[in-house]
Amino acid sequence: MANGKTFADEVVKALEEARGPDAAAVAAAAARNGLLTKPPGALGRLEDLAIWYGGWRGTDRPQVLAPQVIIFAGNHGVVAQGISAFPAEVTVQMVANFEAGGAAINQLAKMYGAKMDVVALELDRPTADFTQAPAMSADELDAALQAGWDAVDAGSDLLVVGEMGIGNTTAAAAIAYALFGGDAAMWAGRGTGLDDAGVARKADVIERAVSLHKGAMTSPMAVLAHVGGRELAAMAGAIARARTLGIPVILDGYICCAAASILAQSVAGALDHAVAGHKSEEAGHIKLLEALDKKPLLDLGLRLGEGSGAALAIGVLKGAVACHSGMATFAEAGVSDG
Ligand SMILES: O=C(O)c1ccc[n+]([C@@H]2O[C@H](COP(=O)([O-])O)[C@@H](O)[C@H]2O)c1
Ligand SMILES: Cc1cc2nc[nH]c2cc1C
Repeated sequence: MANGKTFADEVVKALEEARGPDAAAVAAAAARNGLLTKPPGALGRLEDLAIWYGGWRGTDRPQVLAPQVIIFAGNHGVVAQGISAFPAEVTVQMVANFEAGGAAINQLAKMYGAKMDVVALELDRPTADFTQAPAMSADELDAALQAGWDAVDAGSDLLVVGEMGIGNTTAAAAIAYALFGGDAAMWAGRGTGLDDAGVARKADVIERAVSLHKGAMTSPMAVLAHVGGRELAAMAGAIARARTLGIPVILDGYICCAAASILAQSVAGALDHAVAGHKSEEAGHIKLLEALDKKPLLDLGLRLGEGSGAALAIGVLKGAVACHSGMATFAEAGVSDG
């Protein structure tokens, strides 16, 4: 770029400047919550969820009318290291399945009235094998961030980002290890179904990659470029864009949360507009959620990706918001409030 500023820099700047939720709407929603026909706190986390959502939408009686699901797909050079139970061609094959309506996420998006977009990111040009070289150049990182940024529909009122990319749990684990430390093995899980020997090989790959690039990974965005992938960068771009638009986000599994971590480690509060949809079976996910200080809404043993766990949580959010905005108050219903 002419002025030396990358799009990655601009994303971080936009996050630094982004407004928080509407404090008056939060206060009004909390006040309304206290008047509704139920014992105080009886709707548990649904109450916090509705107040949070109303704050970001700027109203004490919100509705969820236009959710958007975006699935980003990317291919990974690190598959050459034998770190997935499935071959890389499954990525492009599953993109065709998403487009034909045959994947799990198609059914869930339809079920919850969400529009679904699929963004395939240069599938015929995998990222570099990051045990040998940086996964992406600065320009490649920028292009993927921009693709995510541009994919967000400004007219939507909720965003779910999902992904498809054979090998991407290795990239997610390398990001988590580079950002949060510990040891490589604690971030290496079975992904699509590795056996114990495969998981040990994967941990070694993650260890070698992070030690190779350690000196160059001087910022979270540099971590994303060196050991990330295009669909992870695009998810980060989309989540950041949603933050600038005041669109609440439901986070999905391990890969989505690794992408989101880049933003959280770049700017404090960057994920205030996001909730964790579920806890994935991928071993490192719960540790990543703890590092992000996010409590998952669901725990269903899913390890699919595709935004599937987050899409299921659209139902929970819709339930929370329907109760909050539709219930009668004690005064309206003539119910004694103790
Ligand atoms: O979302 C998760 O937590 C999750 C956990 C395990 C696997 N996946 C999906 O499986 C693929 C990556 O697995 P792998 O073993 O190829 O790294 C990718 O397409 C993800 O959507 C997703
Ligand atoms: C079949 C298949 C579907 C997926 N959806 C997300 N990740 C996936 C990985 C595989 C292997």
